[in-house]
Amino acid sequence: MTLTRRALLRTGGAAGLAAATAGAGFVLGRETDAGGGPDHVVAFHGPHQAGIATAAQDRLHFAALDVEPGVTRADLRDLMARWTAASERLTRGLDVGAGASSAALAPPDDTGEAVGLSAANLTVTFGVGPSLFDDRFGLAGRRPAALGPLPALPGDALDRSRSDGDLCVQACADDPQVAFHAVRNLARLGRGVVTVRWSQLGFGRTSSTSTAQATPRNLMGFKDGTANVKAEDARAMDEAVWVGGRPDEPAWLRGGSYLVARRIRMLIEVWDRASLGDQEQTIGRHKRSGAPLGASDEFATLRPASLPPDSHVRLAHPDTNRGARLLRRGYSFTDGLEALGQLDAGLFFLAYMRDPSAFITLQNRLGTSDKLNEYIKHVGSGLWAVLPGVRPGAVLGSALLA
Ligand SMILES: C=CC1=C(C)c2cc3[nH]c(cc4nc(cc5[nH]c(cc1n2)c(C)c5CCC(=O)O)C(CCC(=O)O)=C4C)c(C)c3C=C
Ligand SMILES: [Fe+2]
Repeated sequence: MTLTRRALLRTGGAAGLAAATAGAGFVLGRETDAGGGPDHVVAFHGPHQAGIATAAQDRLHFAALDVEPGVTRADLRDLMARWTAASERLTRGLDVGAGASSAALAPPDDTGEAVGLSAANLTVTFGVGPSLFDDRFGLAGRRPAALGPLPALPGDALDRSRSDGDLCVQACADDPQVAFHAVRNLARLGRGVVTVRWSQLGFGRTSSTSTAQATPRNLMGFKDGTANVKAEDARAMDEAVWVGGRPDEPAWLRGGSYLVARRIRMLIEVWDRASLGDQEQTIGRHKRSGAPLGASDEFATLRPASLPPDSHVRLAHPDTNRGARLLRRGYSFTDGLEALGQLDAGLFFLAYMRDPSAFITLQNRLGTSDKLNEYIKHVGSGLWAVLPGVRPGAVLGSALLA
């Protein structure tokens, strides 16, 4: 039996916990392989952080955070220790610290809205932004050459209040309240050290990261993620996603990755007036099947030269971009209506890569020539180095912050 929040409730809180764990065969949150198991727990520990190669869940809560004035590198190390311990518990379906009923005369350690919910395959993934390597923490000498602010890119219409951040945390789960709860409690643990700069909720994954997953659809109604880098392709993961041992790759980041986030608004009212033929010519794939234009199987080999020159997949294909590949892990979002009464909805594009130059190469091409630009607007942006994973007992980011 695995003790999730629900099981803990059934067994009657702390007393039940002691009784239950005393019995043979009981474990606190059985850890499973990348896809999560019957108990909906994705392993937190490992050479890479979970939430990259692990199967993409359905919901997202993403936050970018800034470090408060006066904070020291030692304070950051303490925060990472608190975040590591809390994340390890949250991903097993347990409350933070002593829980949601920890003390009658003080605010409880945990905010409580996930009590009774399963771990829901929660993953929490942490990154550090270029601004963390300024003169505040003595980290300038450790900044990887690849971790600068993203250059201005064609088509940028960026809102700076929805861009960048010293740190980021990506929480993904199959229950929106579990993802929300994770970020809320991590931000709470960081009070006095960090503040949330901006955040984004996402519903509905827009890519598959495993061959075992069906390809989902984005808000334009197209299958998205068909040609994604998948976790089963170990060679592609090593070549295109994980930071390795090249001389320009710092040791503290080995086993980590880089994350680009782009809040991309879809001009949905315009898209909805385009004919099916126009929509398919824009993407370069058929809408219903997801197959390349002219084919009927979603996974048929895509021949870029046979597609319209300004179609999205032709321009995004590795053959058009000196082999550049990304692991896409984005989510659909909606935040109601914008000032002019149009839907504020689209794709919260998240992509992991071994080198940010892969995204820069792609977006320079797409931003200049993609027919999809008639229907989208990049309004938020960020780049972070995503820390390597940790062994049990170790603290995330300790090699960087030592
Ligand atoms: C800079 C990288 C990319 C951005 C930004 C981007 C935005 C974006 N994409 C879609 C919809 C689809 N994209 C598809 C494929 C695809 N997209 C990128 C990169 C970016 N997309 C790549 C590398 C690829 C794969 C190309 C290939 O190798 O064939 C597809 C087709 C299905 C699939 O393979 O995933 C769709 C659909 C939207 C709507 C969007 C911005 C809102
Ligand atoms: Fe795309």
